[in-house]
Amino acid sequence: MTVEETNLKGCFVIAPNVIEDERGYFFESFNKAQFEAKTGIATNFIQDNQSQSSKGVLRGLHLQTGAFAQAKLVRVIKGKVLDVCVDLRKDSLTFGKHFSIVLDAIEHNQLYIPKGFAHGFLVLEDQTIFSYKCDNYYNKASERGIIYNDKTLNIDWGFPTENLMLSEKDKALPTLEAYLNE
Ligand SMILES: Cc1cn([C@H]2C[C@H](O)[C@@H](COP(=O)(O)OP(=O)(O)O[C@H]3O[C@@H](C)C(=O)[C@@H](O)[C@H]3O)O2)c(=O)[nH]c1=O
Repeated sequence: MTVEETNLKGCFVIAPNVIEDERGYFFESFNKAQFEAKTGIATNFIQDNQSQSSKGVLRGLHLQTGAFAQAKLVRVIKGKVLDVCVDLRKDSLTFGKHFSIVLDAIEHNQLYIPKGFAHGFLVLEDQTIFSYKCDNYYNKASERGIIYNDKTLNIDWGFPTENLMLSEKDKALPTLEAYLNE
C-alpha cells in the first residue's frame, strides 16, 4: 500500500496494492501493522459501518465530539463518491480547511480522517456502497454536524445543488459559525 499525507496534517490518502489475475482481484483493505508503519498513527478501529446510497445523496458533514470523537478509514466498495473532510481541530494551522477526493471501487483508494474532523460525501453513482472503520463507538448524544453548503467552508461539491438528496437531520445542520457557538 502507498500512503500520502494530504494538506491537512494527520489526514492520509491510502492506495492498496491490488493484485489482479484471471479470476478477478485481491487486496488487503486494512493491515494494521502496515498502516501504522506508514502513517505513524496507532489505530484501534472498533466499529465498521456500511451504507448504500443513490446518486445525488449527500451525507454529512458529520462528527462525534468529546469522549466519542472518531477517526475514520473510509472507502467505496461499489460505485463512486466525492469524499470531503474538514479540519475542525481548534489548535490546527489548517482549522476550517477541507480536503476532497473522489473515492471509487475501481481505484479502491481510501481516506484516513483523524479525530476532530467533520466528514461527508456526495454519491456520484447509483447504488454506491460506502464502508468505513471507526475507532470509537456510535454515540447519538455526541453527534454534531455542519451544513454541507456553509459559506465559510466553501466546499465545491461539483453537483447541481437543487438535485441533492439529504436527510431531514442533515438539512437542519448549523453553519460553521453556529456550530462553533454551540
Ligand atoms: C452513524 C450510525 C448511525 N446509526 C443509525 C442512526 C440512524 O437510525 C441510522 C442512519 O444514521 P445517519 O442518518 O446518521 O447515517 P449517515 O448519514 O450515513 O451518517 C454517517 O455519515 C457519514 C458522512 C459519516 O461520517 C458517519 O460517521 C456517519 O455520521 O443509523 C447507527 O446505528 N450507528 C451508527 O454508527
